[in-house]
Amino acid sequence: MVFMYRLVKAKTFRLVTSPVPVPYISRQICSGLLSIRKMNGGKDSASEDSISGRANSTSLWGAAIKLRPSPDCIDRRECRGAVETSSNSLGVRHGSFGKRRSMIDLRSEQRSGDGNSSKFRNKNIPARVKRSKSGQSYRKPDEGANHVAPFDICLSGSRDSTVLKSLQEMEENQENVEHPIEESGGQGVLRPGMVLLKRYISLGDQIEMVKTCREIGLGPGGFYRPGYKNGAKLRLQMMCLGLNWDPETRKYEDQSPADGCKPPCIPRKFNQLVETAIQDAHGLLGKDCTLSNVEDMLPAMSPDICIVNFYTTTGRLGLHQDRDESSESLDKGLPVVSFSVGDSAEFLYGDQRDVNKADKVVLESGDVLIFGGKSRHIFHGVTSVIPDSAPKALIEETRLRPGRLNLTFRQY
Ligand SMILES: O=C(O)CCC(=O)C(=O)O
Ligand SMILES: [Fe+2]
Repeated sequence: MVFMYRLVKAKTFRLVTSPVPVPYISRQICSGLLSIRKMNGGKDSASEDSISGRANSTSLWGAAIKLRPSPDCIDRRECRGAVETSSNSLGVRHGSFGKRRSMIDLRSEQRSGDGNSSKFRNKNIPARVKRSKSGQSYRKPDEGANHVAPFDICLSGSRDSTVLKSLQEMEENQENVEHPIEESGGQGVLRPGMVLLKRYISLGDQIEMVKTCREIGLGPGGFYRPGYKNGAKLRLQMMCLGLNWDPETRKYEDQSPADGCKPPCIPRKFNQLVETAIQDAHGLLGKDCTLSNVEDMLPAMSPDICIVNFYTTTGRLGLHQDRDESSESLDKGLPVVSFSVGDSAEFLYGDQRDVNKADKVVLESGDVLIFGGKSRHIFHGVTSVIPDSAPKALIEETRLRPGRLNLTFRQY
């Protein structure tokens, strides 16, 4: 209110053009980090009230309109606690998640860059999250807080469309397109309750997934580099959908520690793909005649959490257990479902936190790994990302940075 009052009282304002992307502006608006630069006798004098945005000069009322919570934030408030997101509200096109297609074209072209700054927001900012009457959370701006733009999982700049074949052509040219899952190598039941579906996600769906994660990741509650309690930073960028998981507290919350915004919702099509993958895993398990009920081995679940990690080529994740979900979920052995997109990674898993005793599997772009039931508490981690191993067509279509995108779905 005070801010709006100042807006109305001020005589002239100018919106300052900013090079940061619009989703970042939404994030800033959501975070309450608004500033209006007041014109003073033709000279700009920076003040605590300034709006910086990509918009060019506009009227006071234009500025006031910008002060409303972004549509993303409104959706987030409305879908809080639910797993249905409005992909339309995000302006995101979705393809047909759920098709089983093979994508084995390996990328040979070296991509550059190892990510932008990771000093993103977070722990320098005292948690002064407030809630408006409408229930929308926002963070009160703190003077001197070091805010940087969210991490962009894709490289900027336009791609050369003449180099690209149409997506249809690319898929037609792949080997093993539409092969049944049971025929491809390296997959199957890795141990009781742990199933690997190789190249399960179609190239088209991988592309849509990258684009969707990129778009959401640039907005409120988007990608940031989290830290542990001891101050060390994780070697990845993270964004949480549905509920936020904070590695520092090891708790789930309904707001991101990075910017105080509610976590974005999980796109419905992601959840559909998770459910289809679990059904197909049951299909594999069902081939074992000794199993009377595959759900005993691998229970079904409806995800309400998705942790999206992006590893640059130097990224990794130490051996750990996923055990911060509810005791009910853990006791039932509700599975973690993991999607890999981009560069391949070496994934370790075992019964102990000991890399020497762990088994290893390479997770490639399009692979889905499911671990539940007796494997729900396995130690697991990522030891390395294999450079230049992502499907070339995926990189050409999305300009995904060198590295790996991983989405893990859980039910709290
Ligand atoms: O990146 C992966 O494959 C694993 C990620 C993971 O274990 C986690 O987010 O808890
Ligand atoms: Fe994990």
